[in-house]
Amino acid sequence: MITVEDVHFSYGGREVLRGVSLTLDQEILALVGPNGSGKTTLAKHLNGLLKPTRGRVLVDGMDTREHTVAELSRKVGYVFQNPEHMFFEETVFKEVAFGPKNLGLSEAEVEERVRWALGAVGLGGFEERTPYSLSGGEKQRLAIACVLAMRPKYLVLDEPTTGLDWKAERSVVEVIKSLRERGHGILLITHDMDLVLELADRVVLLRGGRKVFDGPVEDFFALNLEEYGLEKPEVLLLAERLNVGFVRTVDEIVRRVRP
Ligand SMILES: Nc1ncnc2c1ncn2[C@@H]1O[C@H](COP(=O)(O)OP(=O)(O)OP(=O)(O)O)[C@@H](O)[C@H]1O
Repeated sequence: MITVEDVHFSYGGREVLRGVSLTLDQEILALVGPNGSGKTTLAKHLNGLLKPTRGRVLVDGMDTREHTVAELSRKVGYVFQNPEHMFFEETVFKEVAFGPKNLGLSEAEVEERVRWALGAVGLGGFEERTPYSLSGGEKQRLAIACVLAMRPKYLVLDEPTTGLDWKAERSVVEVIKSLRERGHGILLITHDMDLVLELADRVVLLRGGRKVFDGPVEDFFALNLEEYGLEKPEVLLLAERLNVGFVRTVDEIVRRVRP
């Protein structure tokens, strides 16, 4: 489990996290909130990229202040927004192999991990392509594969579907679902409320560096979201009109109105 305990953080003299606590277990936790509310800053605390000015973060009991990013990255993989800036190898294979090689694994083990990670994100057969030649959705999946090859227990995904077309978004969503099924804990940063509805088990809402909500996805969508500048998914507006209770999909609505 990852435990964030009363974390404060300042850039220069400006405090942008003001006492945030949360836990992440084997689940999809959506981290939402307006621009500038501190989501990315908080997420960077999970693998030690940032260390709290006050409070602490424990990753399976390891205090992030006492461990390097390299050590913590074995447990917590971080997929950045706009991952194309991350790629520097000539081929997809080498790109994914980079992390496991640095772990000092044998060539056979590295190869096994690369094949597994590329398969997991549906990029088997792309090994010899240049990362730059991939489409936006393929780049996003390559970034996830690079992190998966390190076999981290937890993953932070920062806006993983932003800018993707429908088909590319669907394949990234399927990857995220399969990661949860494999028992990973996932922190998903997103502004997309449809994605939250589809994927999240739990939601944490930040505003002005403070946590203003932490609970099951159903309770989150019962909030007055407009107050936080967030829009309720249409599926839920329709479910409310039809008085069928909380649903995640149109199919569920149909089943409830026509039993
Ligand atoms: N490197 C930095 N130096 C100084 N201030 C920063 C830095 N990074 C972020 N900030 C500030 O910290 C606050 C929180 O930023 P952060 O990126 O964590 O918010 P966010 O919720 O992820 O926003 P968004 O939804 O726009 O991605 C913002 O006011 C931002 O301007």
